[in-house]
Amino acid sequence: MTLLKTRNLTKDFGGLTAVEEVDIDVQQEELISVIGPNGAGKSTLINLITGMLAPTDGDIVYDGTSITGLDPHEITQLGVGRSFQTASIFPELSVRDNVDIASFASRHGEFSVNFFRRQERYDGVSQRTMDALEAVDLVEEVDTVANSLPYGDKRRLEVAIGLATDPDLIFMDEPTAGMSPAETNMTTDLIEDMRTDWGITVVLVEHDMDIVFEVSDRIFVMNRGSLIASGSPDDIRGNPDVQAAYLGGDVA
Ligand SMILES: Nc1ncnc2c1ncn2[C@@H]1O[C@H](COP(=O)(O)OP(=O)(O)OP(=O)(O)O)[C@@H](O)[C@H]1O
Repeated sequence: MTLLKTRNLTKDFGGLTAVEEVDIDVQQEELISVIGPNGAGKSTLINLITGMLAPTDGDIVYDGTSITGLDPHEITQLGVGRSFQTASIFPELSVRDNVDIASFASRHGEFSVNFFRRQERYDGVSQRTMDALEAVDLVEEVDTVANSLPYGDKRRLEVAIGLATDPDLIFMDEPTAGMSPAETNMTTDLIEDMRTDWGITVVLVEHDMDIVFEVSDRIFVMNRGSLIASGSPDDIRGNPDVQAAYLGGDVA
């Protein structure tokens, strides 16, 4: 079943077209990687789909319904999560509170100032928080202030925040960037578990080609705003357009 599709999706920034007439289809429980050189439009594509940016043109359909123009929190509530670099973390709050906010948002809409007083009334929020922290192995840091976590733990907290919104589809932006080899292995395993154990469809933006070729069912390749290739890791590895986009170098 097609869970997500874009048609003619386009974003202009003044004179620059960052995403140009992109058509993608993502099937339920697929693990997709989006790759491309710096400035190819990968982040802009994800920001359009998750409602952080409004498209100049085109349509985005999630689970059969157009989500074009919806606010980010409305898209989250439909089951689209994101795990993005530290922007999503509240540095002065504890690990638990950071994940509780995401758990809460998935069920009850926008975060409110009364959140911390009301949260006890909602069954399941604490449980979801602990499930998400267990998945990324951060349970022991539950009372730690987020800002004082080491870098790798912060990255794992972002993943927990993404998971806590209870997504059917999750976008992950370079989840292993800056991680140690051990943390990278753990995160790669977690990404695969999300799909196989939890049934989550995963769209990964990733520069590390070893990870991309190891985990992906299909790879979407962008260059200068356009989707220039899509296919299995084997298709992409041998694709001359892809090699040209990477300045003639081998992709793997
Ligand atoms: N808010 C913005 N205003 C103007 N131009 C932007 C904006 N965001 C992105 N761009 C431009 O759009 C193009 C695509 O950027 P984008 O960040 O989507 O690429 P990317 O593939 O994610 O790159 P990277 O791998 O370096 O993160 C770039 O030329 C970038 O400078």
